[in-house]
Amino acid sequence: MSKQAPVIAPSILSADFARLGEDTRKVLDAGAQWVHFDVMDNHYVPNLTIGPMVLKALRDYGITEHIDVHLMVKPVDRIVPDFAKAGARSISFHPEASEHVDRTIQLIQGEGCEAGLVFNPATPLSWLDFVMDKIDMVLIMSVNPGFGGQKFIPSALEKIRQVRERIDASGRKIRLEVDGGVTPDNIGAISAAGADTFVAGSAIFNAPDYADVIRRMHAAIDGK
Ligand SMILES: O=C(CO)[C@@H](O)[C@H](O)COP(=O)(O)O
Ligand SMILES: [Fe+2]
Repeated sequence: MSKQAPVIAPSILSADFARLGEDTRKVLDAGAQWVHFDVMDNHYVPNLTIGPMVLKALRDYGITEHIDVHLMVKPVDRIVPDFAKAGARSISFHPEASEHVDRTIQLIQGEGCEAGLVFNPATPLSWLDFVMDKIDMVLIMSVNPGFGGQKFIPSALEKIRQVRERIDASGRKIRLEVDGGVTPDNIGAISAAGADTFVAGSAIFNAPDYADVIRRMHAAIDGK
């Protein structure tokens, strides 16, 4: 199974929180496919962000596109149903933050969402060994989780290549998402390494013209 159709998922961690609905609409209208929703708990990671009520508010505002929830919380399981009910389409979690990884995957899928497993820069890919037949997405962190605006860690490229091989060998339809320090300058190399789903926060929301930066990202993904 080869790569899925490319998706750009702006991380709304870098959006204008005072006008979140409006800014989210704007970035989708500018050509983004998904919304990446970073949930931080000041426990698993040293920052505190947004929860299911904010996701529901975006749905109520009229955002109907795919909302991709990235849980940086510990414990994981008790908050999963709340995000599903609020309108999440995919929910990814860090295996170190779950007591029972297989059970958490089943919980997410049982709630009607796609399940993703997230790998910090130093987390080994062996967590994939017995769940390749179940997961819908692998998310490779190219920064340490907790903050937007950090620099891409180059060793992530080799990790992406290894995950691409494992996905292709599985024969299953599994997305390979990359998160952290993604810019129009490095997204071509990230795509060439095997990623098909690209999270970008500061590179998009700090740009004066969202459509222009998303267009340049898609061109670089296509090797132009
Ligand atoms: O999950 C995280 C950080 O923990 C990310 O989703 C960041 O929010 C991406 O922001 P940039 O690195 O693109 O600014
Ligand atoms: Fe994220």
